[in-house]
Amino acid sequence: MNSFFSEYRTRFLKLIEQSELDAHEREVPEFDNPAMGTPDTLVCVRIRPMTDQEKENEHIQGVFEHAKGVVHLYEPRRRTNGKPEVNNSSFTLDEAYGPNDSTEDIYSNCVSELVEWGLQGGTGMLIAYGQTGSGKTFTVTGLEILLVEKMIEAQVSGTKEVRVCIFEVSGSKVLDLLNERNPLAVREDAFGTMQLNGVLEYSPKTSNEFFELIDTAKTLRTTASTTKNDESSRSHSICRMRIIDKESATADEGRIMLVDLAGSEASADTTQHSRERMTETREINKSLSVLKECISKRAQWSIARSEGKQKPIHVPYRTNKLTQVLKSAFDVHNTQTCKTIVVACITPSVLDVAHSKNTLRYAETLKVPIPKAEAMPFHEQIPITWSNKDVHEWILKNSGNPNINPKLLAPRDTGIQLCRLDQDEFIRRALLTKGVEHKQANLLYLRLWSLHIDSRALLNRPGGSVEQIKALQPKTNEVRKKIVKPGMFFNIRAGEMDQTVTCVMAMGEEKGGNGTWHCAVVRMAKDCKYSGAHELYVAEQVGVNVGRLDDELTLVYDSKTRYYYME
Ligand SMILES: Nc1ncnc2c1ncn2[C@@H]1O[C@H](COP(=O)(O)OP(=O)(O)OP(=O)(O)O)[C@@H](O)[C@H]1O
Repeated sequence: MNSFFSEYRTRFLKLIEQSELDAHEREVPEFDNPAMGTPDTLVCVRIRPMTDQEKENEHIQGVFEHAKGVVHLYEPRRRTNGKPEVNNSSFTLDEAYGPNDSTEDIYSNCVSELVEWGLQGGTGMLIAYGQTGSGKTFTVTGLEILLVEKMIEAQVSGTKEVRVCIFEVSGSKVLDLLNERNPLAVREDAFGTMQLNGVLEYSPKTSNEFFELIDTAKTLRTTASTTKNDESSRSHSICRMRIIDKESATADEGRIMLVDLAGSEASADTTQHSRERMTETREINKSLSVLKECISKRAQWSIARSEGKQKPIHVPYRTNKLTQVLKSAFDVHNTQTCKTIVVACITPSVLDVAHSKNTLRYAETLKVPIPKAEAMPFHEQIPITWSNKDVHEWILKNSGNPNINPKLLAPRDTGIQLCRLDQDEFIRRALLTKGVEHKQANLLYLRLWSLHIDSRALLNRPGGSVEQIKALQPKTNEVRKKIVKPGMFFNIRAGEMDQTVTCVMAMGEEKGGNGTWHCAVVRMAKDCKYSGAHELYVAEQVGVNVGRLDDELTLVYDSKTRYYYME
């Protein structure tokens, strides 16, 4: 094609100019972008400017960005009669950046959000994908510099601490780029989080300290020559920042991951290289394909879920190191919300259009909604399903005498957060309650842990699925709905109402069938000479969901004293 292109260069230039003019005329100024509407995933395309070498070789521009994330591509072709023609195609992503758009434009339009997201305890991920030499490293490094400035600013003025590690995934190896390419083991912890065992994390205090880390990592990254780019990166590089709230051990840890994927070379580009190099390319393409498969499985799962189906879908993230370390972005069991930005990098040259189309096709498949994980339904045997209120109730029931004050042990902690506390911190907090001894505090810690371990066995996997937990519910709300009848008395869960309320009497179900019952409260009779006497406050009614009504009680009305008594 190169000699054919050179022969008809001027003709191709004219054909493309004319097609672009027509495209602009056809363009409707305001139209709905079909790619919009998935706030958790944003897929952009960036077309880099021509390099000096491309200009020297008189390449012509065959890729153009249009409004609303549209990209037009023109591919030179030879007709059967030997004449030149261009094949038009277009793709629509969320945003399209052209050769004149700067990295600052991309940062301010979309990436700056990731900083806020990370600072508030979410997970933000930026992925640069594309053919070798398409500008991935240029884009990620530029965004990294802008992002770092903001991070350091937030760290200096607030209570946050940023911990950074940079590593590369090269075939089946994960190597620490801040520690002489030390090999790292990837392990899944009890919560299903992928941990990098042995990784060195730094807490840079200034932007310059941060940039030094980025430079160190850059020089250590595996590079080897390719036909496309002399400085080509042959590994996936990941910069992970953990944002920790120094004042609250229990606040969710924020995470930002910047992923510079290895070039997606086609086999044609590798024909001049060694067997080792070809194997490396195959490995890279395999990992990119598993990444795509994981994301597409996640999409299938999300579609099935939105349709109310509970089809089990296997996301094959374990098959590859890259997908293992990026698991949180497409894991259907992730309880933390995640925002993902994908920048598909392409070159402007008409001779690379076939590659660019592959990149854009790949980008389109990544454009899937990543819904927030459904809240886990409460189960008393599964600590990771407990709300802060449930945690308090469990502490009161299980901490012995004197009761450990739940507000001191778990001020805002959910069950997951309580399980995450290490033993020393758990005991330190428990000992804040006067009269509590080390042995008692330790016993409660062990009790929580044995429950947590048993619940993992119950669920057959670290986090379990919402469906699995629902299936384990001893009494579903549907069953309860049948049990509850007006006039029945029920215990209510501790912490649900003020402590003077002994129990409630079901009065009637709210309209709409959402399982909420109007209940009148029952209290011990005040200043009353009859022991065990209770009063029913019919005028004081509360809405209680059937799931929150505990065991049924029998209260008998005594017409002589005009009080209720428990049987
Ligand atoms: N937006 C841009 N503006 C100016 N120059 C750019 C831009 N994007 C890329 N370049 C230049 O293009 C060349 C290739 O870019 P880069 O090394 O980032 O590609 P890459 O996709 O990371 O390649 P590889 O996969 O081989 O690592 C570099 O010389 C880079 O400086």
